[in-house]
Amino acid sequence: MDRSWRLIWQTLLTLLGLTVTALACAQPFTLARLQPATDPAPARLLAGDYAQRFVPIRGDQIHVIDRQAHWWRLTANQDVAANNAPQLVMSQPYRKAVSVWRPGDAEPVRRSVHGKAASFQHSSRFLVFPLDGGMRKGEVLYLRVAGTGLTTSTLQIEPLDTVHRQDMSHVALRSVVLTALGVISVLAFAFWIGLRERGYAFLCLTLLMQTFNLAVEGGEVRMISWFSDLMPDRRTNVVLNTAAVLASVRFLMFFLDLGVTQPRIARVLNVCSWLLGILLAISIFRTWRISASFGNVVLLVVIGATVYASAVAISRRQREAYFLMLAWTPLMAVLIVLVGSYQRWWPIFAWLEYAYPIGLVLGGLGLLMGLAAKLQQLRRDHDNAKHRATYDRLTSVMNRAAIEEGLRQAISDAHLNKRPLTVVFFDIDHFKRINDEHGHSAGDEALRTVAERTRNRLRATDLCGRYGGDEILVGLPGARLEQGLVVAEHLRRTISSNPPTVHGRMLPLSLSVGVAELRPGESFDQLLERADAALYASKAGGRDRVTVQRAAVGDVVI
Ligand SMILES: Nc1nc2c(ncn2[C@@H]2O[C@H](COP(=O)(O)OP(=O)(O)OP(=O)(O)O)[C@@H](O)[C@H]2O)c(=O)[nH]1
Repeated sequence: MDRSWRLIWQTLLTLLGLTVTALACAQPFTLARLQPATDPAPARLLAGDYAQRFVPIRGDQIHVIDRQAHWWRLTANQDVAANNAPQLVMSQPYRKAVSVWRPGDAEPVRRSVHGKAASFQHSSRFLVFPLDGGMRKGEVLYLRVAGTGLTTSTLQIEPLDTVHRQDMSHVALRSVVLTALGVISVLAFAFWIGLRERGYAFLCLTLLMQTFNLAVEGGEVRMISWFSDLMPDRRTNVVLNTAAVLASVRFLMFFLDLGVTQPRIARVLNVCSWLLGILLAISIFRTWRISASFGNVVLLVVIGATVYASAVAISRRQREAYFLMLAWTPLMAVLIVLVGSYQRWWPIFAWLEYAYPIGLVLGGLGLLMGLAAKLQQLRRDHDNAKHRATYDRLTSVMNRAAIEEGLRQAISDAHLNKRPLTVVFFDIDHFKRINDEHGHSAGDEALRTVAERTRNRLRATDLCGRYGGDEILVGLPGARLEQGLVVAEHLRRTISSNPPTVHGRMLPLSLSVGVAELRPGESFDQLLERADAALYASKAGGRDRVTVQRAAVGDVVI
């Protein structure tokens, strides 16, 4: 058993060795790095003074770990033919200023994404150096890499056609992603204007800042003359990132309703918001090295508080937290892979360059949908609350406050438009007896039936509400006294001739009704007083009847 394992192991190692050798041979150049890192005069370096100090490195990657200038030497392993217009291409060039020297050149070719050395012949994805005349095996190039871009760049030698094709794909993809982010930001802005919900404004700001940051870092802003001076330097970076984090903190607090659901976390995030606000205000004018570190510390607290708040919200089954998880999880996963790549825990995967902005687009969309769902829920809650505040729970007609308010409004409209209005006010006769003899639930059922039949008899513009225990008040805008009398008589007859059946037993019900028409200049209270007097007259006259109030109070005509 032992022997066979050893055999397998040896075979694997041999295969690995062969692959590494094959890859090494396939690589058209080898790289060496000047160590210890110094920045000598190029003339001396080109003259070969430092030849012994270049230490070979494996692979084709240039990894910058500090902010000082570093030198690399590239040696061709094979002839590079001149006929395909070969180009030396450096990926992830953001914030790097690179000069390429060929022995014998008086001046290097300088390239950077931004500034004077920017080349507009190519997209901002690569720095491209033409290798005119190709390279012969053993020929060397020297690269001086300066700047603050602490990312790993890969070097390749590609024909010009391939570089152009990659440029086109890069521009197409970035355009789609940045446009999508811009569109989602504009949508969020439009929702904010339309719905006046500040959550949309915070989301819009977060996405705008992130989009702008991406375009500054990725180099797209160099195409817009207004912003062409805007370099991804420390100040721009701190300002844009701080603004983005501040907006996203405010958005999260709104989205998860932390002020109400988790006040302690809300307090922590409020303090963070203040700190970020102060940092932002100062950074607009000036930044120090500590500015970014300070921002990062606050950011860590914000991330910790947000993760905690989201976990609590999920454990409480708060619906928005699921949207948050859905929106941010892919983005967080990409960030982790990115950080791992920068830390060289694993290789820099090509797709990573686009994964973050695409993750941002999906995250933005997810949050927009989450916000829409949250607002829909808020609206539903609001409608329910309004319904509860307006309608009587037992009978489903308006409650006293709502019918009063509705009638006051209808009366003022009637006066304004010189239109008639009549009220019908009724009370169930001997309702106490119904309760006593048939039980309270039968009484409830009787009340429900009377209210339902009343509502069914009315037009959509009429008003109907429960004014007291067994009193119902009806407003008929546009109706004269005669029309009101017809409605009242119809209601009275429907109830007395067709009493409701509750729990299999017929309830002998009748109504005493009062009807009054609005007089010029009359108030709600005066009109109701006259209708009440008519109702009282019906009771006094023996119940189960309608009384019409034509003259002043006390002057009742039956
Ligand atoms: N079942 C039920 N009864 C109610 C409700 N609200 C009030 N009541 C009862 O309705 C009765 C109202 O009685 P009144 O209108 O004062 O007197 P009445 O027995 O109807 O006699 P008259 O009005 O003089 O014909 C009282 O017994 C209340 O307890 C309710 O929501 N459900």
